[in-house]
Amino acid sequence: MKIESLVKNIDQRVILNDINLTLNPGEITGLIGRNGSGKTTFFRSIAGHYELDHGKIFIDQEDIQSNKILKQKIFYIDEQYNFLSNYTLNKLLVFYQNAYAGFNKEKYLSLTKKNNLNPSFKYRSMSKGMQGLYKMILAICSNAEYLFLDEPLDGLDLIVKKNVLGILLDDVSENHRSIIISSHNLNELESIIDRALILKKNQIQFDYHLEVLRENARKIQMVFKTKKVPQLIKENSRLLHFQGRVVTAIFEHYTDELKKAIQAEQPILFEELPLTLEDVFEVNLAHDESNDCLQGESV
Ligand SMILES: Nc1ncnc2c1ncn2[C@@H]1O[C@H](COP(=O)(O)OP(=O)(O)OP(=O)(O)O)[C@@H](O)[C@H]1O
Repeated sequence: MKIESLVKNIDQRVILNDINLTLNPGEITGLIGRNGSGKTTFFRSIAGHYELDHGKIFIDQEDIQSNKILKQKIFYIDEQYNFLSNYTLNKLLVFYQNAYAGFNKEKYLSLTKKNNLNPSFKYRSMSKGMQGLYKMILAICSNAEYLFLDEPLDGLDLIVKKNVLGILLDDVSENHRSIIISSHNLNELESIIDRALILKKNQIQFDYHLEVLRENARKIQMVFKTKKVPQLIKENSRLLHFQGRVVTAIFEHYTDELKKAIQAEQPILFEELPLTLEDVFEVNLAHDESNDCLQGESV
């Protein structure tokens, strides 16, 4: 899927501005952004729930606006506005089979049975955990190429979470779908995603491939003789914490040369710490204003 120059305004306010993105098959992508940054608007725009103010979305080089059949390649359930509540699982199966030509009924029946989801259950009478599990089963069984999952693990207990993730990851290993998951729980995302998109100021401002990030980036805690952070550190890192003389910084493009240059500043303490997705999120978003002087490179 290729998203080109997507703009979405709501009530004359720009919510998404000039989003350009390619989503690759077989890739699990995390969509990360602060509350109100536009994650749900992004999903709704792609899924065709909103008209775009500008831009185009292509699947296999075809514009999805001009070929509505392509919508079957996208699975998205709007958490706020959906029709699931009043129906039994039996009825929902019929709806989804009609909506997705490639719906895998056999798998659906096997997964619902395995998870004790009785066809006569009404969706709204199920617990949050059962609903979460059911939505994941629908997503996988739709056989859509693009699954947009808005906070799929939100409010689920540990056991259900594991179960929901298990269903997703089993599917990923068998099929070559592109999956985008939004979540506020970065620890949860970290273990499953290949790529992280950070939505900020109406745009995708950072696009990290986690493998590249793990290979090239380092989180380092340093103490220098004076309170002043050396210019070299400011120019090459983003400051995570700064307390007294203890500086914790993230270097996105860490090299042996850079290490030597830092050590030439003769830090009293120099220690590599494990880098988490939460650190990357915090350094890019939480300390937005205070950290401007230490901004590194963006995409
Ligand atoms: N239907 C609407 N009418 C007016 N404003 C809206 C509407 N939908 C979204 N917005 C505004 O657009 C912005 C982005 O909202 P959106 O729900 O997409 O963010 P989000 O990143 O999904 O937030 P959260 O993480 O809190 O779920 C917010 O400022 C929100 O108030």
